[in-house]
Amino acid sequence: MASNGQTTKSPPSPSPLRNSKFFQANMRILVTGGAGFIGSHLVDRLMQNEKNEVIVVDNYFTGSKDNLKQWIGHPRFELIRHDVTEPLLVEVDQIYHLACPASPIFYKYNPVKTIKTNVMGTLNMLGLAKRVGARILLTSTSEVYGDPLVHPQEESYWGNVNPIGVRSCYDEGKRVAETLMFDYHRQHGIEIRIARIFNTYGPRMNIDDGRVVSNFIAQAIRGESLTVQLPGTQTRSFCYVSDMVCKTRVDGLIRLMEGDNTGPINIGNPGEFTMVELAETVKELINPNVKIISVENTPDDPRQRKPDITKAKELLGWEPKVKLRDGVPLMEEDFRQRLAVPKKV
Ligand SMILES: O=C(O)[C@H]1O[C@H](OP(=O)(O)OP(=O)(O)OC[C@H]2O[C@@H](n3ccc(=O)[nH]c3=O)[C@H](O)[C@@H]2O)[C@H](O)[C@@H](O)[C@@H]1O
Repeated sequence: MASNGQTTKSPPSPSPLRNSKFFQANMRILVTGGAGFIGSHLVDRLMQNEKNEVIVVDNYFTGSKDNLKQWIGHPRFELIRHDVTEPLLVEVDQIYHLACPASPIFYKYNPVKTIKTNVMGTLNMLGLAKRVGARILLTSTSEVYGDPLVHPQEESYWGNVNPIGVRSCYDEGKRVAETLMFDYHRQHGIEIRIARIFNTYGPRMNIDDGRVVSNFIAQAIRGESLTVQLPGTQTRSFCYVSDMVCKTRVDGLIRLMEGDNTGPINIGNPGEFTMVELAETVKELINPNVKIISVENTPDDPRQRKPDITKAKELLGWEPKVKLRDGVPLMEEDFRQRLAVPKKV
């Protein structure tokens, strides 16, 4: 019985071979979107366990092989160019389903493709989970709360989302993905886990990703003005992606997968900042000579966002450790290396 107490079905059985002793000790794990920013950090963490075999699928729309270069050729690692909107047949025990462009400029670039990725991609992965008896974790998003009228956002809040706006392909897409997860769970007994990830930053973000932390850091390093989108008072809560410095989000995902709770569970850092405060912090830490300028915003930009992480703390024993002021310099180092702009001493 799952934690929400609603299922009457037991999960489908894995094949007899997967039930054998040898295979039970050795997990085959599929990571969709594993060449992306969060996906590749998750792969690093999963590969540290010698009992794991990791299969990554990615279509490289925003992900990159470069993020996985340390694993290519490793006997426990496999990389497949595949688009999750097409069915996939592989024998696995667990599925981490991350595949979807996550930066607003990329997910709005081809909105029909984005919603197909969320709906058909999730259906295909649930179909796979059903066929092989795998447990599946969906990385959903704080965007399911839309422009929230409740603050901070608890998992029980149903959200305030525009169903026909320019962000809908992503936020409504993820909401349908969550619905599909629960319907497969109730109807077919699939073992599901849902993480609602809040704004994340850190090494391996695309330099021109378009999201605010990567934009500000790249701008500060290049000596360009920091572009605060109006009004600048909108808030976000930023979580540092790290499996090296201390236990943060990626660890949260693994704990969720391994635990008994279906979720949804918020995974994020509750430290809340306005975009002006973020720009001032980046300016102070990276380049005090740059200007901060105001630019036009895009429609439906959420005005405030901050996770309530009580559930993550209580159910997963997880909470973030890296403060914004400590995370920004770590990300700066990675960006300076990739942009080939060393820090002046
Ligand atoms: O992490 C999340 O919870 C979600 O947040 C992001 O959406 P958003 O919060 O809008 O991310 P950004 O594009 O980084 O924008 C954050 C804020 O910074 C502002 N911004 C953005 C870019 C910029 O150059 N300047 C700037 O002020 C935006 O107007 C917005 O208010 C992405 O949509 C999702 O990947 C993700 O699921």
